[in-house]
Amino acid sequence: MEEVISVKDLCKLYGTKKAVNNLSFSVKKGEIFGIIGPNGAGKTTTIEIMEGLRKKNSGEVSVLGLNPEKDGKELNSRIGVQFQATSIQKKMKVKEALSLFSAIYNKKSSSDHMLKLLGLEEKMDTYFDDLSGGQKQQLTLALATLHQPEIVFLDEPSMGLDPHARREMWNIIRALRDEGTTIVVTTHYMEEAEKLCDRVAMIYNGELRALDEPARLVEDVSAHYVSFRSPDFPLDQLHALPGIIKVEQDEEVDAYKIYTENLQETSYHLFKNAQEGSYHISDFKFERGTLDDLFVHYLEGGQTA
Ligand SMILES: Nc1ncnc2c1ncn2[C@@H]1O[C@H](COP(=O)(O)OP(=O)(O)OP(=O)(O)O)[C@@H](O)[C@H]1O
Repeated sequence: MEEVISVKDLCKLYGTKKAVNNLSFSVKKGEIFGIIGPNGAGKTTTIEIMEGLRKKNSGEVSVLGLNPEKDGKELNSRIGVQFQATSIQKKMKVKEALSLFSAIYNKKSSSDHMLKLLGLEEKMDTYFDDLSGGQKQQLTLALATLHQPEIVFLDEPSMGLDPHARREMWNIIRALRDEGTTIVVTTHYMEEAEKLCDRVAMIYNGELRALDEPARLVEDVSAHYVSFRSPDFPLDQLHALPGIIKVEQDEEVDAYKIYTENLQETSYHLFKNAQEGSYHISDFKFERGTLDDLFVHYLEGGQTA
């Protein structure tokens, strides 16, 4: 698939602090590419360098074949950047914001389709301040995409939204992707990365820790486990089960999570031991790992991609 963004050995220093450290990745045309990581990982710095809003110290960044530091004018007409809702005046009506941004982009508004998609048509005369949190985010997304950009950059697009509004936002972003737009999105919600993104780059301390499709990342660390409750299963026997990687215990509720290389074999021996020792097991479940588990795994392990 065609590559629309290439980042190679990117470094950014603030004073002596390395906010981005030798970061390399590429983004393919038409994908939703997530940049994930905890607070302070370097997500915003990275996205702002790609947008041409911040200067790098070293490395190479190419966006649509352009250099964001030198080709800002052409780049701005081909990319969309979602501004923070706080940058819009409270007493500006939806239609005024739309016509202002249309004028900035020098395009007769091609917004009808987008407004329909966003359900903002009935809100044209509403003041920005009177929109709900979800509608405000939707409007900033509409403003970022008025000029039908080839790539849209979204920095924490569902920050502060309730689960319903967040899902609506995901649907809109997916619809944009399905129309051929490439989306680069930062998030620290692992669920968002897992459900929304086609591929994710996980960064920590400015360094790349993992890069792949979310499902493959989760597969790779074999972050699979079984959970159950037992008031009397001996802990030393749990640790001795074949294939066991890690045992987590919540003593207050007699709950266990056991991580294993082989779910089936470990579970077989768990039940066999329970039968032989007359131990009691309830609420047994096979669980699939999530990006949250992966996150902890990488941060604890400190592996690099
Ligand atoms: N203008 C600045 N001057 C000095 N340090 C900065 C500046 N901007 C960011 N930093 C620092 O650089 C590091 C990376 O910040 P950045 O905002 O890129 O991270 P982030 O992953 O987007 O974090 P968050 O999720 O909290 O927004 C942090 O340690 C931050 O404190």
